[in-house]
Amino acid sequence: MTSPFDRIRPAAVTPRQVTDLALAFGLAVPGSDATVTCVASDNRVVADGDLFVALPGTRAHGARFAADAVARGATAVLTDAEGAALLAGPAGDAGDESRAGDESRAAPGTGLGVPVLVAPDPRSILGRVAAWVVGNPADRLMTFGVTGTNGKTTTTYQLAHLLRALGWKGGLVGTVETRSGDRVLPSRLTTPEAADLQAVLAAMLEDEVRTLAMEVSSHALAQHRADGIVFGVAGFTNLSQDHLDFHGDLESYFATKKQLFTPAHARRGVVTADDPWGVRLAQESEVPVATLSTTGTATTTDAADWVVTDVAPSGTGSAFTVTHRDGRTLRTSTSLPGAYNVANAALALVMVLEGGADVRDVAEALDASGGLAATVPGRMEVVATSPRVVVDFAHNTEALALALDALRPTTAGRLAVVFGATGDRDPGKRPLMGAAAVAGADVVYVTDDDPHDEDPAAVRAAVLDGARAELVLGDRDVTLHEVAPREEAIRAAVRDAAPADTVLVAGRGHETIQEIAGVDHALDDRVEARAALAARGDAVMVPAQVTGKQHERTTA
Ligand SMILES: CC(=O)N[C@H]1[C@@H](OP(=O)(O)OP(=O)(O)OC[C@H]2O[C@@H](n3ccc(=O)[nH]c3=O)[C@H](O)[C@@H]2O)O[C@H](CO)[C@@H](O)[C@@H]1O[C@H](C)C(=O)N[C@@H](C)C(=O)N[C@H](CCC(=O)O)C(=O)O
Ligand SMILES: Nc1ncnc2c1ncn2[C@@H]1O[C@H](COP(=O)(O)OP(=O)(O)OP(=O)(O)O)[C@@H](O)[C@H]1O
Repeated sequence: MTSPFDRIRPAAVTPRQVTDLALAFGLAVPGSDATVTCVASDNRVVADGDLFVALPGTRAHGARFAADAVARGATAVLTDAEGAALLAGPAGDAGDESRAGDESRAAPGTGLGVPVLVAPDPRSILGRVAAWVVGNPADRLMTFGVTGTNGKTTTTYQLAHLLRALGWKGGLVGTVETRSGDRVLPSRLTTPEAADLQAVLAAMLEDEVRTLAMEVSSHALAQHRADGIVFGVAGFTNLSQDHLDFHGDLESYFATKKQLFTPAHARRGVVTADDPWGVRLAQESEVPVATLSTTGTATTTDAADWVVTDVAPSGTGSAFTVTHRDGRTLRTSTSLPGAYNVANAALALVMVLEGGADVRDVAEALDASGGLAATVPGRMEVVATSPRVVVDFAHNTEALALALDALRPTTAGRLAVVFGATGDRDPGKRPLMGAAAVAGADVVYVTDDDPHDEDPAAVRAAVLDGARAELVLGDRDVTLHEVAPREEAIRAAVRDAAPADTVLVAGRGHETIQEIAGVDHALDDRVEARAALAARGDAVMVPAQVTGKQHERTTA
């Protein structure tokens, strides 16, 4: 059983002098012979020899936890003026602003018993500091970073699959899990905090990992979490409205994503130019980029460096051809359904080719490994083939519509969907999701997602409003059910499905915790679906994937 504060860290790192660290980053030298071997920005993960970086936050200042960090073995602290003032106050937490004073000087004696470095904005140097302490591990890895609104996780798994097929031991960092060779840890964030990230990269070198496939979220770019890595190849999937609570507007969201395509973050890039944001990113990128067109849109296809053509059904997914304007070409397939999964697979493929891999080697590796055949936890994850039951992370209107579209061509019988909307977030999307479900499925089960602090019945009612409106407008024969709790809805959908039907359980993907009124409940759609399938007695199931986040079924 893992705890949220477990982390993958290097076993042996050469100690670095705190004095050298101060000199390297232009900070006041503390007059101490202390050394550090790794960095932590949360006291709960501190181990012996760590530099504890005390950051200001929205809920607390990290300096409040410095004493505990030292008790756990931290040998130095880096903080800002506010943190230094907190440390200099009575009992180490007085917060006397007047003592923060000159930011370029080391903090006065704090009673912590370890040197305290002070920087004006420690978050902005944390990535580079953490990298420096553990020996800049990213410089010794072949690194691929993926950003975009949708498709980061899937593309990253396809990258990892292809790199492994090429014979390179790989590491992976993203929403679902972090992998260093055989070590796997469930993720809390899509892109970890800089200190945790650099610790993982250093561990990867110890595990003889050669390549890194990593998701880079917009939050991470805004908060400098990926500083200290210059990706060999950065990739862009797409951009649509999301996270505006954090970024303010779409333009700022785009500007943040664009930072990945600057020399501080990447040497070169591959940009999927299927949407106008991709076209613009290719024009405004500060590093050389190759463009990729996957949808055959005339405006982008003519101008793109790489083009996807000849998409055809293949098994559960699609076969497709990728061709460069210089004539290099390769035909392969992805086992994941839907046009957007061709885009994700093609991006992964082109990133590896732009990273310098030979097209013949890649073709050979793909032939030997069944194409871009990564299975991605909770992304179009097939739990059973008869009836077909698929668990997907689609949790907004666009993704839900695309997921249903993707499954329709390979569904011989009826297509059912089980989904809900999240409480406390974006109420505007609830009726839209209801309408998208009725427009795309034949049987719709409206249920709960994460209600958070809202009344789940009220959230379902808003979804049902949109679903009923679409029922009236549309001319298809759709059956609409409201079933709660979610486990019961999954049970009903699986029980009522005919062998040729498909049941899409959408919205929670790999997640294993459902939050209701501040209480976490164990809930894994895959585990619930398996139990319901077993109860039927006639289902053809697919063996469970082992992922770090799965748990035993605890609900009735
Ligand atoms: C907006 C945002 O990103 N906030 C992150 C930020 O929180 P914060 O500034 O409020 O920090 P805080 O809780 O006040 O704590 C301040 C400092 O004290 C430390 N601390 C705090 C408590 C304690 O007991 N001990 C301790 O040392 C914290 O580690 C932190 O360094 O720093 C925290 C510590 O690392 C993060 O957990 C937190 O992520 C929150 C939970 C979050 O939900 N982030 C999401 C929005 C996010 O980053 N998402 C993207 C993916 C988006 C996508 O879907 O594409 C991601 O990369 O995951
Ligand atoms: N290229 C794409 N375009 C549009 N939708 C996509 C694309 N790839 C995946 N999706 C949809 O988005 C959902 C999330 O996919 P994935 O986890 O790969 O993206 P992500 O960028 O990592 O998202 P998140 O940050 O929310 O984890 C999938 O379950 C699927 O429904």
